[in-house]
Amino acid sequence: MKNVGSFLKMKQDSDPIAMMTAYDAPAAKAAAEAGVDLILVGDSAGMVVQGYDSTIPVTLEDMLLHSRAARRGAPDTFIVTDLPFLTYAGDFSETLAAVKKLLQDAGVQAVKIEGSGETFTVIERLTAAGVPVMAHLGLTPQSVGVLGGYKVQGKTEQAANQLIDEAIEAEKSGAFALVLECVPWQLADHISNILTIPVIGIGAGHKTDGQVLVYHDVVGYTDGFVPKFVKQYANVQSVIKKALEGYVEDVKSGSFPEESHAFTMDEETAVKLYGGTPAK
Ligand SMILES: Nc1nc(=O)c2c([nH]1)NC[C@@H]1CN(c3ccc(C(=O)N[C@@H](CCC(=O)O)C(=O)O)cc3)CN21
Ligand SMILES: CC(C)C(=O)C(=O)O
Ligand SMILES: [Mg+2]
Repeated sequence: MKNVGSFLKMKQDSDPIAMMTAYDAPAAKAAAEAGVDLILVGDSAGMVVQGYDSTIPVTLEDMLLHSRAARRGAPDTFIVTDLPFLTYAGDFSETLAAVKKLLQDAGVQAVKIEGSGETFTVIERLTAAGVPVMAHLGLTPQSVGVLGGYKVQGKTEQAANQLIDEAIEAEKSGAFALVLECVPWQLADHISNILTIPVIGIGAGHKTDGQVLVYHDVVGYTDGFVPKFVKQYANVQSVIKKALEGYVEDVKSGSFPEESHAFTMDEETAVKLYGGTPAK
């Protein structure tokens, strides 16, 4: 299994890091088999599989369920799990209890936490306790209420400079990698160059040390809005829709199930009990 050292070496070797989210066993298995370097059990699960319109309602129990499932699907892949909203903003012993469950019970390797300021203290304390932590700056979806929507961050000179300071502080706090979300590519390029730790971008252009996308966006398993930074490599939603319509049509018309889908008993028993085999 890869480890935090592998990702640092990939950056040093200019070997791009491919990260993808997964929330269940088959997706994690597919991601691992496709060769992703690490899996993110993201709290985007709340939006893409739980039907919420933000990541705010996602709980630790949800993340544990998704993490355990991903772990079973990809037993040999490095997994990082998002700490959900308000599990790292207050009492540190609560944060420790959450991280303990994720690492010991669900068996993931690391956690990701969003934001700056007090978040850096949390990164420091977790790292000191032996927990690999991934930082997340730029558009931090758990702060959607404060940011006033999902908007590109770091566009002005002042905002860009602040983000640079935060990225440096994230590295100093001991984070092993940084996710940069929805920032101008020039700023992401600059931050990737000045940091030693790998910078993994989403909506941050082509110059970061790695990329992350949401599994459902990559395979086109979403209905509706697709962010500008997403590249859809398939349209699984339309395939699924066709399959489901075909099933309903076949049931309604009587063309499913066919004989090949049915179970039978001995001809002799059938004749004795029911007087022969039905015509179909
Ligand atoms: N399916 C999915 N994909 C994601 O990448 C994702 C989630 N869900 N949920 C959690 C967060 C939220 N994310 C989002 C959601 C919306 C935008 C968005 O509306 N972006 C605008 C930019 C608007 C601007 O120009 O400021 C866009 O047009 O892409 C961006 C990131 C990224 N994450
Ligand atoms: C979009 C990525 C970085 C994330 O945090 C998530 O999927 O929850
Ligand atoms: Mg997230």
